[in-house]
Amino acid sequence: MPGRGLVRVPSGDRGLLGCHAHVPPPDSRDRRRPHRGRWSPPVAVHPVSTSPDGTGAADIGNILVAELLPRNVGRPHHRRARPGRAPDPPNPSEHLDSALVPATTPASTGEPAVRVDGLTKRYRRVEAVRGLDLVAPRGRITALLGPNGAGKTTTVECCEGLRRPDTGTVRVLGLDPVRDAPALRPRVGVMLQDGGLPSTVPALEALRHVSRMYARPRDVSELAERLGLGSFARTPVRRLSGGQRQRLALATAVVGRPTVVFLDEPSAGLDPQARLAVWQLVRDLRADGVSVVVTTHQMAEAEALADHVVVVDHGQAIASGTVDSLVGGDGSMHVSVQPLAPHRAEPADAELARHLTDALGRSGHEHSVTTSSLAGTLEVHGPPGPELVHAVTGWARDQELLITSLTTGRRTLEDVFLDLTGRSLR
Ligand SMILES: Nc1ncnc2c1ncn2[C@@H]1O[C@H](COP(=O)(O)OP(=O)(O)OP(=O)(O)O)[C@@H](O)[C@H]1O
Repeated sequence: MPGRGLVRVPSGDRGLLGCHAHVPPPDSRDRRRPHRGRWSPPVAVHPVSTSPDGTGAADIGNILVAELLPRNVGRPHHRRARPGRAPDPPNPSEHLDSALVPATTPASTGEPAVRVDGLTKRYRRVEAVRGLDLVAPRGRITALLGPNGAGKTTTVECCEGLRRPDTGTVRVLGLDPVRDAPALRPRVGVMLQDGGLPSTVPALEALRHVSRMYARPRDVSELAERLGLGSFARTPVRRLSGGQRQRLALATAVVGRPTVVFLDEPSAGLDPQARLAVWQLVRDLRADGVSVVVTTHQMAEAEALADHVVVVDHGQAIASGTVDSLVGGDGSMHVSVQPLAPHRAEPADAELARHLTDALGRSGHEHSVTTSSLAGTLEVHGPPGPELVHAVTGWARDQELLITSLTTGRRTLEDVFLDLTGRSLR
């Protein structure tokens, strides 16, 4: 912002400075950020190193610009079942049989909790799952993360034995979920909504009913208290709200002390308190050695819970790993630019990325630059620091490019998810 002063103004957010400056308005051709009046970009900063006196005061040279922005058992009615979407026949025996099945199975202990290889599943014209591979380690929480229609539920239904794969193999605790259903049933928890529960029976009674099917059920009163079922314990299942059903569904999935639990969007529609209670229960399951497979769209849920994330899109697993490995441990910078001079043609992002990589190389930075799925935005890979920010803003100035957004720091899972799956609405 040549020739303009930086004005510190109080800001409600710690580390946020107001930078009121008459920067040229974004070009009207900007597809991302239509200009409305004067433009006063706030700058968020945080100290790279704090002062030795411990006051937290930082030398201005050590300030890193962090952001610069212009203004289980149940089979009959799986909760995801939709009209016209009945589980595949033939069904193995009903879940009531599970109490008769020994709690131990011959599964080899070296097997992951779930292993899926080359799974395909087609519904008439829709190829819902297309060669999906997946491993869910034992005793860990695995999140299947993907946009609507990605094939998560179909995959999980194949793991639960509710659907037969067209091709590929599915193993749960080393066993085939369809062929070995009787052996697996007492060891696998599936989150139901109201399916399989008598609709006129009060919620707590329904949970007790399910618990009696197991040899060593959890303490129903304790579980009900943990999930806050008390307030609607006497309400018939059919009168429960969506969130209450969700909590009852989770309780029925875990009441039999399963070894593996499949939870399809466990906190969808829950209020924040209930969501935290559900998350805590899921963590406690892990602490007890239970393997949990969760499907979710919620990045916060995956970040809060998952030891292992599998990103599913278009019926395939397109990325997997820990949250840290997916977001990249050492940080990155995103910078969005647009030509300052209106007459200048907008350069292609790939050209800009090459150009910035070269410019950074000349100034001693080894960072690589790639394009991002967001038009006009470049991603600078590697640890960000004040010198790098300086080099990037200097490059933009020399190129007569206006930086419309600059963020440094750890990417979020949402950034990674959107980069992998795109930003367009399905
Ligand atoms: N019974 C069915 N008949 C026809 N198509 C189906 C059926 N079930 C699912 N599909 C289709 O298969 C694809 C994958 O659906 P699936 O429910 O597995 O995805 P998902 O990732 O769980 O989606 P969401 O997050 O929206 O629940 C979608 O295109 C969906 O419309």
